[in-house]
Amino acid sequence: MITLSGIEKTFKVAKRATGLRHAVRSLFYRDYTMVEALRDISFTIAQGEIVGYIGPNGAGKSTTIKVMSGILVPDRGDCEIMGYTPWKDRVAYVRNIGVVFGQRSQLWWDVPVLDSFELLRDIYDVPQSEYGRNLELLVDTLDLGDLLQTPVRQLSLGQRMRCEIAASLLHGPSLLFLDEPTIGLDAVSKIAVRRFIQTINREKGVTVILTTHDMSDIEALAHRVLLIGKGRLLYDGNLEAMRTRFSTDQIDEAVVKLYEEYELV
Ligand SMILES: Nc1ncnc2c1ncn2[C@@H]1O[C@H](COP(=O)(O)OP(=O)(O)OP(=O)(O)O)[C@@H](O)[C@H]1O
Repeated sequence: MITLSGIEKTFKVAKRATGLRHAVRSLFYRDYTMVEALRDISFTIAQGEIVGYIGPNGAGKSTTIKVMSGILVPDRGDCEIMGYTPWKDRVAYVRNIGVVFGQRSQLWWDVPVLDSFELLRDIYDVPQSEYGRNLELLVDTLDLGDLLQTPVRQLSLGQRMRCEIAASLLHGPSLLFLDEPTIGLDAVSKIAVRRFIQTINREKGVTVILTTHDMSDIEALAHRVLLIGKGRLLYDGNLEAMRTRFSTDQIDEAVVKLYEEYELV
């Protein structure tokens, strides 16, 4: 379903000058540094998998998700997802994917949740009957009944996250990118979100790529993890193999050992 091969992305970042002399100089001369966010990233993911995409801060996780969702164009490499090149066939491609960035909202802040959902239905051009079926299922399984008429700005973080996840699935995508979907959630909301991810994967066969720093999310959901550090893919395998390799039951500990092995901490 997903094939990435040799994906590279470098950002050119202007250096910030400190001190008056340097600040004045920077008006005329700009110094840049190059940040190699992704270096030769290659992997394949089969339909129906739940894959945990993990790595320390600044490792390149969000950049990969942005490339795979068509938001960013890589400098080099190929990416084929369901027969599309995400950044080339963006309009057709996005009908097949759902994206949730835990730190950003795709809902309109001041209007009731249901109005945002209907706007998304129009944007994705979802037929009314399909929209009705999807909405009913999402309201039921994510327990959104009481939230639909509430403006987004009045929702708690956990309530908003459930609405964000519903919003990403209204058009019935078969691939879901979740970038830190449980960030800041309490235990009850976290478990509700996890159960929902398991349900849509099991019952609808939705493939899920999950980025998180919460190893208990990974343990609960992902059979396979991809570990990225400093833009390179360092590990691709299942959690059991990772535990055995580092002789620990604690997945957090295994991750730290892996980081140490690659001198990432
Ligand atoms: N638009 C951008 N412009 C310049 N540099 C960027 C940009 N986006 C990301 N970077 C840099 O690329 C590197 C990878 O960033 P990315 O956001 O992909 O990391 P991440 O693994 O998602 O990190 P975190 O866990 O902290 O969210 C970082 O060094 C970051 O500063």
